[in-house]
Amino acid sequence: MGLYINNLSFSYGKNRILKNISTTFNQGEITVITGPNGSGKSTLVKGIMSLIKIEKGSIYLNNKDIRRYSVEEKSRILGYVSQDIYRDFDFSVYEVVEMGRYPFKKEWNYAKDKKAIDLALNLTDTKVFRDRSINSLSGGELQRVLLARALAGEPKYLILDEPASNLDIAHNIEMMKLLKKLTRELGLTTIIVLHDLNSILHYSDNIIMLNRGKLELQGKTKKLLTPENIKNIYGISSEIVIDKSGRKHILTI
Ligand SMILES: Nc1ncnc2c1ncn2[C@@H]1O[C@H](COP(=O)(O)OP(=O)(O)OP(=O)(O)O)[C@@H](O)[C@H]1O
Repeated sequence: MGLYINNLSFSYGKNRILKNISTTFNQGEITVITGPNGSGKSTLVKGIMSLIKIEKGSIYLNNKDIRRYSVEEKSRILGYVSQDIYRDFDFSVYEVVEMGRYPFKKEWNYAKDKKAIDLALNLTDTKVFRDRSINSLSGGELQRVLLARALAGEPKYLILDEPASNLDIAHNIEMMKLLKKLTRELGLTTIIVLHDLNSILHYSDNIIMLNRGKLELQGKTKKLLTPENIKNIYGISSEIVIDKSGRKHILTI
């Protein structure tokens, strides 16, 4: 079982975007992929989702090379929330979340499918607009619907590319708490591309820090998210402050 990457490299034309990346993602834990703009985070996630052709190296999912999976086989295991959102068709929210059940279409089971869809709508607080067109939703509402679609497929691995970029503060906190709860309770392997240092500090277990396509740091978030490392990668000064309840926060200066 598990997801691991061995010596992965990838280029767009002559531009080498990912350089010899090797890492492992742990079950029951949240691993955040972070780093400056253009450092290769989305490309790495696209590699895991087989949306780009691996040039060198391998990705193993449950001890099997990801290239040996069929699309359907893989979509039963991996839940993906991407940054690319297509709103070409006028689907309702319910229909979009229902699409999360497509990997199971060969054994269509109305009661089971409905239960998974309803649970996903409830967890993401999107039931109120289940009959609305996705074209009528705000960016933040749509992000929650896309999480609902991924959850409806009951994935073992949850892969999210900046899932909270359009969320207000309350929904941001709610989403991160929900992801942590699901990761722990369902034993998911969760991978999130995320920029916000405090969200990373508060909700992730592990961190992978990319810089210009290279894996600069990887390991436990609490150990690695230090002002020294932040300075090295982003070139900005920061300090850790502790609030009245004893919780740590990163203050950028
Ligand atoms: N389709 C493409 N063709 C050519 N270059 C691309 C393509 N997609 C991405 N790139 C380039 O690859 C590099 C890495 O892009 P990627 O989207 O992985 O970065 P990122 O770390 O996710 O950035 P951000 O934080 O801005 O979302 C960037 O320099 C980007 O311009």
